[in-house]
Amino acid sequence: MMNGPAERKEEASVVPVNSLPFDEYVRTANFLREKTRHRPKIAIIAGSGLGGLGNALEQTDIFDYHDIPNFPVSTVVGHAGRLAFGLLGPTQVPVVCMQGRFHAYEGYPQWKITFPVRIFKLLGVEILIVTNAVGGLNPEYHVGDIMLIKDHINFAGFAGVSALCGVNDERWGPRFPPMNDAYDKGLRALARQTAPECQFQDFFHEGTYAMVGGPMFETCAEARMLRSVGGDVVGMSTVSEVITARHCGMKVLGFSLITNVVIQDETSDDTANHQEVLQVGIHRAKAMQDLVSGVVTKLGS
Ligand SMILES: O=P(O)(O)O[C@@H]1C[C@H](O)[C@@H](CO)O1
Ligand SMILES: Nc1nc2[nH]cnc2c(=O)[nH]1
Repeated sequence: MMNGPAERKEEASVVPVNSLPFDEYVRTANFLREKTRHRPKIAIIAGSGLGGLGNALEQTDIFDYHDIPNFPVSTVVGHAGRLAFGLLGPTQVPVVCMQGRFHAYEGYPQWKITFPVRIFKLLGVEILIVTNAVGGLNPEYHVGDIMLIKDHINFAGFAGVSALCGVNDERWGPRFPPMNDAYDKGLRALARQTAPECQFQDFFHEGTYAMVGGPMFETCAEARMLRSVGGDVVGMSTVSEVITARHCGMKVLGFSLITNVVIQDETSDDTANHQEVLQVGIHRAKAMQDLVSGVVTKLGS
């Protein structure tokens, strides 16, 4: 029998692992709305070494994550831990930019990692642009290249780790959201159009982001496996943010900066390291900034 008293009791005893109460999200959003003059429809999450995007904004209102109620704080080098509201590009489009994101390997539960995305939703954001640093798996990708994210493989999700686990609050979105259209076709077309305008055609790709938990980089066998199942790049973030954004009806665009080539051969003497990731980020920060700014300008006009 469906929904008898025993089943209902079990349902009611499920502990939601995906939330603070809705009202706490509202409290955080109200705090920010009262303190910034900007009303952005576009949010940007800047990945490792890519937070410079936030510094390119004008007329900024900046919040340290420590000072925002309920916000997690950044613990990773290369993630400044600031939320910047301001105007981007020649046409001064209002945006909000996270200079630093949260990762599962920092010890944060999924709902905390994705907390800011729901705050953006409450603030009226309609488009989320995610950027990240990744290791290249596709042999045609080189250090410094940029990949437009076409799709992702959510290895954590396969293991039942998702920001959407727990009781579903329909005010955010449906219990079973589709993900076949996670990365918006129209926005990707706009990005493909923008890349050559920024003279990026020679180091611009479109491919699939494989998400693993980190913080350790891949073994050679893991790297070969990720490549063989269709991963073009591998990273430790982003996917939960994208799923949360899609769940609550935002469109998503994503860019990956290839900061290292993932070693797939045990005879290699090279190793991956975070310093290299940050260095390439600094080197290519301007390119990523121009690309994001170019897309945002088109969206704002
Ligand atoms: O926040 P992102 O995904 O850009 O950071 C990447 C993945 C790890 O956090 C770190 C490894 O160097 O860079
Ligand atoms: N998992 C993973 N994440 C990265 N972020 C930047 N480089 C890498 C990498 O090689 N592997």
